[in-house]
Order: sequence, then C-alpha cells, then structure tokens
Amino acid sequence: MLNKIKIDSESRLSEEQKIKDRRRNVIILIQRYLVNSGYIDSATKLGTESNLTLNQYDAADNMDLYMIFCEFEQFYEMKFMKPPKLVKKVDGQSTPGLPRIPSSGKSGSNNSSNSNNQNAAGSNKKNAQQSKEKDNNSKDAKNEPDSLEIQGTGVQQKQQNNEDANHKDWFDPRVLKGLPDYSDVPEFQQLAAYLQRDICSENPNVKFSDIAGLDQAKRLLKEAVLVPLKYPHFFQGILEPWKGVLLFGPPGTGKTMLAKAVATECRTTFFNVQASSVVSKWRGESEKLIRVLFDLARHYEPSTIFIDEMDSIMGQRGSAGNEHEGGRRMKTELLIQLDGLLKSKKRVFLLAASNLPWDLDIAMLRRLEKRIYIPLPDQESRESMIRRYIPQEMSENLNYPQFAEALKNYSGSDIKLVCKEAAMKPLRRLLSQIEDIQNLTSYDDVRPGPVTETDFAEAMNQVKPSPSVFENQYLKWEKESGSC
Ligand SMILES: Nc1ncnc2c1ncn2[C@@H]1O[C@H](COP(=O)(O)OP(=O)(O)OP(=O)(O)O)[C@@H](O)[C@H]1O
Repeated sequence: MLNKIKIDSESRLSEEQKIKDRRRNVIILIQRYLVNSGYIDSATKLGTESNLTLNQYDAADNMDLYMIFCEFEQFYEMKFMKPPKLVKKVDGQSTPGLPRIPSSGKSGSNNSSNSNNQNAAGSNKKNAQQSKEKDNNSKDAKNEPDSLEIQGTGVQQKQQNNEDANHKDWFDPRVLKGLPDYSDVPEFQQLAAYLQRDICSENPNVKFSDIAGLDQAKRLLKEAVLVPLKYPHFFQGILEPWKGVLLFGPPGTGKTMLAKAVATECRTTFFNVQASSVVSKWRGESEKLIRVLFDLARHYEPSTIFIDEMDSIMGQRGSAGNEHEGGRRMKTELLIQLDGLLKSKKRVFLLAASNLPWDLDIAMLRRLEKRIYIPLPDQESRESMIRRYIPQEMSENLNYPQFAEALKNYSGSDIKLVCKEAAMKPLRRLLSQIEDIQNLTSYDDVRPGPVTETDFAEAMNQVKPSPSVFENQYLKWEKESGSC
C-alpha cells in the first residue's frame, strides 16, 4: 500500500515537473525570438516579469519558435488538409479574461525605444522575419474567421466575437479532441467512429431567422439551450436548463430545421439521429450505439442530440406483444441515458421529434420535460415562405397574400415544393426556346422570365398538401400532454 502511494506521488511530481519545464521553455523560446527579431526591450521586460532570463537558459541549437510554428503548420496541413488557424481577429473591445494591450501611448513609446536599441544585425533579421510573417498573415487572413479552439471551451466568448462570422469551420476544432478512449472495448471504438462519421454532423448552418413563424418554439429552444450556455450562472438549482424537449406535429413543418438552428446558433456539437435507420442498421447492437452516442455527446459537450421519428424506437413498451428483445434493450438504455442526462451537469441537450406523439412510451414522455406542438404554418408564415422562395424580383406581380391564403393546410415542405414547381415553369419555357435557337454562342445573357400568377396557380394544382388527418388529434394531445 505504502509502495503504491509512493509511486503515485512520484509520478505526480514528475508530471508537475514536466509542466513547469514546458512553461519555462515557452518563455525562453519567446525571449530568444524577441531578441533575434530586435525586440530587445520587450525581451528584457519579459525576463524581469517571469524571473527567467537568457543568462539562465537559452534556446537549444537549431531550435527557434518560428521553426516550431512552421513545423506545426506542416503537420496540421498534412493531417487535416488545411492550414491551422493560430490567431483570430478581435474587435478591440475587452475580451473576458484577457487584459488588452493598449494600442497607443505606452506601446508607442515602447516601439520608439525599441528602435533605439536595435542593432544592425537584429534589425536586418527583424525585417526578414517580418516579411515572412506578413506572407503568413495574409495567407491566414484569407482563411478567417475562426481561431484554433480546442474542446469548445470558449463557446460563449466565440458567440460574442463571431456572431456574424461565417461558421464554416467551427466544428472541426472540437473534433480535434479525438474520440474518447475505448482501447479496452474495441467494439465501442468502432461504434464511436461510425457515430462521429455519420451522425455527428458538421455545422448544419440553419439560423432561427431562416425558419418562418414558430416563434414560441424558437423562444423556448433559445431559453433551453442558448441562454443557459451564455449565462450559466443564472441557471442553477430549480432553474437548471431543460435537458429534454419533444417537438411534435405533422411532417414537414420545420422540426428538423429547429434542431439544426439550435445546433448552429448555440454552437453545440450536433448529433443527428434518424431513429428508424439506426434501428435497422444496428439491429441487436442499437443499445450499445445509444450508450456510445451519449458518451460522445458528453465528450464533445456542449452537444445537441436530435432523434427524429422518436416514436419508431420509443413506442409504448410491451404494447406490441411481439416486440423485439433488442428493441426492448435499446429503449431501456435510452431511458437510462436520459436519466443520467437529467441528473448530470454536462451540457448535453436531447431534442426528439415525432409525428405520432400519442404512440410514445409514457416513461419517455416523462423525461422529455417540454413538449412543443409544431403546427402547419399560419397565413403570415406561408406568405414569408413564398416570398423567400420566389422573391419579388423573380416574379411578375404575384399576389403573395392571396396565394398564402390558398396554401392553407400545406406544410412548409409542401410550400417549398409548390414554389419549386412554379419556378420551374419559366425555366422550362426558356429551355424549349433555347432548343429552337440555332447558333446560340453564349448563355450568359439568357435568363428565365418571371414566375406568373398562372404558373403559381398551376403549381398549386399539381402539388397537393400531404394529408394531415391528425390535426384534431394533435390539438387534443397538446391539450392533454403538451407542455410549453
Ligand atoms: N417553418 C418553416 N420555415 C421555412 N422552411 C420550412 C419550414 N417548415 C418546413 N420548411 C421547409 O420544409 C423542409 C422540411 O422541413 P423539416 O425537415 O424541418 O420538417 P420536419 O418537421 O422535420 O419533417 P418530418 O417530421 O417529416 O421529419 C425544410 O427543409 C424547409 O425547406
């Protein structure tokens, strides 16, 4: 026993020593870089402030910071097929936790004293370094906007700084963290790799503002995920954020879009699970898959798990006498995982969607704390969808309110189909004219004509609304079991 304590203590000390050495090395390498670049004052100040000077230690032969950066860039590019983002633009305002360096006054005088102290050799080297850095910076600037951020720790900070930034690369840095260690269970490793590849999606790039209407659902989802991530200290005790939300309603009304908007705007890692395909693909293994799914979501927190068609895996237990044993085990595992989620402090959020909420298992329903009805779009939402898909400049005086009224009972995805069909009509007319024109050398100035009222009316006749026989049933269920 004593021996074990001694070994543990020695290994802890050795780990601590390694960390100290690493920090010392970083300071020394920075000082050497500053001196070589002619920033003598800054190097001296750093030496004084850190109590570490180049008289005590110096960079080893053939070792300098610039070279380390180059090698890191090469390694990263080889591994991820793109250059790393090492620095990011800031807005010049204060950033939480980081003291800002004044941009004038003191630093200006530093610069001038710097120049006094520079020797010729240092100055030459500095110019060479600066031009090399300029090349690199301009290369970086093209690849803006995100910084290299590992583990998604600065979620709130990134939200403030990059609200309008292009979200293209936001997901990759978190994945840099690698998969959890399943070396003792290779089977789980395989499942984790599958989940990461096929289910853990890149930035879905849907904003709440892309979704027409559904204001109450948007408000609630923001309250459940976005606000607690931004202001975690308000959401303690009884105000713990919601962990499980059910979106129910007819098909094609924007449930998946809402889930994607949550993931995009809250910058959470997004796991998009199509329940029926998981069950058929992983028959017999699906309970393990559920376990690894929640493991991964915790690992890459903050995360959103979206399970579509929840009723296909969480139908009432035992109701179908011939229920598959594997299916039963999977349901149980899902309930266990949800219990864990509700108790844990990890920022993992489950969003489930169902067209048949009355078929859901009661135990499951109890764990989905909020149940929100996503109805067919109202007049205003229908009009805004038509305007988005066929904007005024594409149409010939379309009477938008009138067509929105005529599309009552159409879902969002039905409306999209109608608009697509209507927009195809002028294109078809154009294509048939092009076929008749001999010797057409350039298509550059050839454009389809506007969408006319007749085009739209014909498209409406062609695309019928998907039958929504359950509308009354949804309302009844919302009255009895909804919660928002
Ligand atoms: N409220 C909406 N605003 C804008 N577009 C919408 C809206 N609702 C639906 N759509 C359009 O319909 C398509 C399908 O929507 P979505 O996949 O979110 O529906 P869903 O409710 O998840 O359907 P299902 O229940 O069949 O999975 C979207 O890609 C979008 O183009």
